[in-house]
Amino acid sequence: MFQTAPFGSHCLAQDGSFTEINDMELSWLDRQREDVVGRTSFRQFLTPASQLKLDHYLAAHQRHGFIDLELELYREGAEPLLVAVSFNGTLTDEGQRRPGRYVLFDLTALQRERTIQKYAAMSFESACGICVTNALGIILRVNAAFTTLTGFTNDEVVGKNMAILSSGLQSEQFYQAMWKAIETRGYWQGEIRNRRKNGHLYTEWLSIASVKNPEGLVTNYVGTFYDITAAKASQEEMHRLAFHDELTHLPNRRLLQQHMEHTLALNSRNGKLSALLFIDLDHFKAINDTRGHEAGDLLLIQAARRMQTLVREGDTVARVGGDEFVVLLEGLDTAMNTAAAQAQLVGEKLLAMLATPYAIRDFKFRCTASIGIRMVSFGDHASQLLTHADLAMYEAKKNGRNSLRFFDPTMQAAATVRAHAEQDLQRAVENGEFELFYQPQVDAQGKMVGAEALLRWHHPERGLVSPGEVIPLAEETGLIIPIGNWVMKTACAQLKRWATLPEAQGLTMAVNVSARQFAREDFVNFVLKVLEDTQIDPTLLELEVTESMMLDIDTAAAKMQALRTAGVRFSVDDFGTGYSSLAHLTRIPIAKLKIDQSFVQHMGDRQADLVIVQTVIAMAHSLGLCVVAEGVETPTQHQQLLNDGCNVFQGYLFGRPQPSGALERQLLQGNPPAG
Ligand SMILES: Nc1nc2c(ncn2[C@@H]2O[C@@H]3COP(=O)(O)O[C@H]4[C@@H](O)[C@H](n5cnc6c(=O)[nH]c(N)nc65)O[C@@H]4COP(=O)(O)O[C@H]3[C@H]2O)c(=O)[nH]1
Repeated sequence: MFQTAPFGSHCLAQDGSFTEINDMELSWLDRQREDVVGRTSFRQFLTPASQLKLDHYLAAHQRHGFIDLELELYREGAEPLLVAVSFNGTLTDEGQRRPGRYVLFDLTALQRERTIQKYAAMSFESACGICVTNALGIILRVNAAFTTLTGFTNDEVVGKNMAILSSGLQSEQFYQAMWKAIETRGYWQGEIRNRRKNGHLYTEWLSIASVKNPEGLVTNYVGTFYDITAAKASQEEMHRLAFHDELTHLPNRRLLQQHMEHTLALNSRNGKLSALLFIDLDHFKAINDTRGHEAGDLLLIQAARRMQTLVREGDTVARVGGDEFVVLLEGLDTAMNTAAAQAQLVGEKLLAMLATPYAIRDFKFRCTASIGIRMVSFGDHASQLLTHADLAMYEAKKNGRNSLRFFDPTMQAAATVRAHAEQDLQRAVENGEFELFYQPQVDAQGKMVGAEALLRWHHPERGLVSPGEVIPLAEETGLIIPIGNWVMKTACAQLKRWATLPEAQGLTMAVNVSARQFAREDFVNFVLKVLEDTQIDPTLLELEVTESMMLDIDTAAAKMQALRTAGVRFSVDDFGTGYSSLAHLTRIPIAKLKIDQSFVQHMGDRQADLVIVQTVIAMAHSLGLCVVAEGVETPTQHQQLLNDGCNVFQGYLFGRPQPSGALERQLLQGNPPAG
């Protein structure tokens, strides 16, 4: 009977060797009977830990005749097998165990069950809140994390319905859908707002699973949840930061992009049109530069609020750059003409609203805007819309600012050409493709007294390119800064060289300064640094500024005064073409006025131009300023200017702009060089 029993069984001799072993035990040991019986002892087939355990047990319980132990059988190439070993023999008078039968039971299944229970117990006390209810939702048991998360102890909730935790914030439909999912799929999971014992609301991630008996009837529900309130708050904050502008709290470019895509999808369904308005504040930089960034920030916030109050609820106002905003108007008419008129109306209102003065601290600022409008219709791509609206805005700026323009496709072509030119210029800066030419300036006696440094670009394909083309592009792209800095350094290096040539002693050097260069905060320091590096006589350096740079007269005057103190002189270029007020001229430390060549060239045939030239000379003299006439081409012009008292002359009559070497050679031959 033992031979084929479904459990292990063996008998041992006094020395512990097998005298008998059944089939089941042999199969556990993976041995043949003849290899075992009489040849090996039971102890030999135990794992080292179980051998020790058995030894200890026998030593302690020698007096009893029975053994009841869990031991592990060692099996080569396999997991040890846990068995329960029982022996209920009798002892001899000498206390020896009589030979008897050992019975062994395989405990693998039991061991598995124990492990599961161990982990179940461990996970029940995990960081997750757990709540077990019966089929009616009455709480049977909760874990410690449940108490930590909800504030309710086991005793407080056991026997109560799990609705005790409900915040009342979820709708009836929500719970219906939840229970339906549990019924049909056996589980539900999602985000839910519940109330702690202290009344505080919290957000949890809840999973509810039903437990069924073998007949398929629900016996229990197990709810597991963890508190995601903090994680959600930081997620929401991250979302806000990722999709909104910090300063104005308006949607940023990324969120705008999403809104545009949504609008496009909506338009294709309802046939309505939309419009994208790209808004750039005019001369905003000047406020930043003159009143500081904080004032600039306050102005941006006010401008943002103004725009928000003007548009309708469903429209979007976004901030997409420093002083750049976008308004997306939704649900306009289905007819393009009417929709465009609606967009124009909003655009004009925005212009008017933005142009009213801003009160920032004790100051009042005026800051108009330029607007580009791109109508949005079926089939448009979100990626293009912004670029097009931006281009239209750029046209509005060129148009004199404080105005709006609609996008049309020709703008795109012009922009492409411009982009190429920009790349070209960038390369020129990197490759050092520039050179300075110098045009002589002579006094009333015809003696060369100075020169004006004029930029030339040696374009690898187009040859020499004039600054009339380079400067405006460089101004727009910001490349004027590296170019202007290079001009300043090169012109000063040339002055330094002239200081070593006897025939060039005392020659002044006029250098054009661009508005953007002059507006930079570090402009004064930059010039001072060049003076220090080159060690030239600062009084020989003459910076040519234009009337348009004097708009913010206080800042301009302060910068000029700082350089004047260092010895540098200033002249006002193209005088008469801008709108300088005389009052302005008296506030800035200038030494010279340059009469624009357009007046000089027409003073022979246009009486008005002659009067302007004469008035400017008289006015300059009354202010104690020296007058330079530009673009003098003919002896008649020269004579007329001499008669009117002009002090210095520049033009093709006396010499064209030329490379330094050519000018120096002419100087050596005796000046002035003939034009
Ligand atoms: N028709 C005629 N033109 C004459 C005569 N004499 C001189 N010119 C030209 O008149 C311009 C005088 O320079 P600008 O008024 O300062 O006007 C300059 C100046 O505003 C700007 N510019 C030139 N170089 C620089 C520079 O390094 N930096 C900056 N910011 N602007 C520069 O570009 C403008 C044009 O420079 P250019 O093409 O070199 O043109 C120069 C010069 O070549 C003449 O008798 N007849």
